[in-house]
Amino acid sequence: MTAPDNCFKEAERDGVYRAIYERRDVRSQFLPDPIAPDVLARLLQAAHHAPSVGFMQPWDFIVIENHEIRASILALFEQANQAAAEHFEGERKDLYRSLKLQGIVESPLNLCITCDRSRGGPHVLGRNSIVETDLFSTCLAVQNLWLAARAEGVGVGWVSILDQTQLSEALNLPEHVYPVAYLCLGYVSEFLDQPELEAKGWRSRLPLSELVHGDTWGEMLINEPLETALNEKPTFGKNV
Ligand SMILES: Cc1cc2c(cc1C)N(C[C@H](O)[C@H](O)[C@H](O)COP(=O)(O)O)c1[nH]c(=O)[nH]c(=O)c1N2
Repeated sequence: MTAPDNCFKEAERDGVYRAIYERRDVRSQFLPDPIAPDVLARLLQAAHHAPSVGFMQPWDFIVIENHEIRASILALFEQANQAAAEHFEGERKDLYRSLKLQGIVESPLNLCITCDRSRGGPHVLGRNSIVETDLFSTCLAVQNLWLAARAEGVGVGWVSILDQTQLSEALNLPEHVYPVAYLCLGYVSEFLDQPELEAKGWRSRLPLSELVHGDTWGEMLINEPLETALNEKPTFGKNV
């Protein structure tokens, strides 16, 4: 089948897939160089153009440059991370402890993307049955920013090893505002070829063909051409 007229040109398509495959969660490779305001504005615009339930646009963006606030968030991380390590034992615990899981003070900028759960009033189109759709929408804003950042050569790291109540207090969030993503942003020495957790032996990418089901959960896919295609490596980016 030929591609429709409204599809992207090949180089443009490659660019989209390249951003997807070469986006990385960054924590160890941050450089201190500041992100220029026009670049940061483009990233925030990309986030603001994410889809959202009922066009709710529930996000706000807290740009955190203040060193004292960042030091206090790092202290929250250290506390939560120590507790998290206790869930593992033996070699797994040692490996967990050796992982670097944040770049809060090394990165030049932190950004908290929040979800205002009251935005748009009590009846947001599309949100009456599944109330979490506001949170899902905010996650899409995060991903838009993450992909745009990769295209700009800016690394992003998501830090979720934080107590949500303490984080909300540290950032002065009102009751109805949920801190969805605490992110570290900055230029990087390199983007790794594969997820850092994979490189460090924590966990590998699962085979996609095992995750695609036919008709209902757990059923084999009976579409053989699709199954064959799923087993092929992606043909854009670094294929990892
Ligand atoms: C919701 C959520 C929360 C977190 C993450 C991601 C997401 C989506 N990730 C990053 C995560 O470890 C990473 O995405 C995977 O390991 C895959 O690697 P790449 O993102 O492909 O490089 C992450 N990484 C980290 O070092 N500390 C963290 O607290 C978190 N938290």
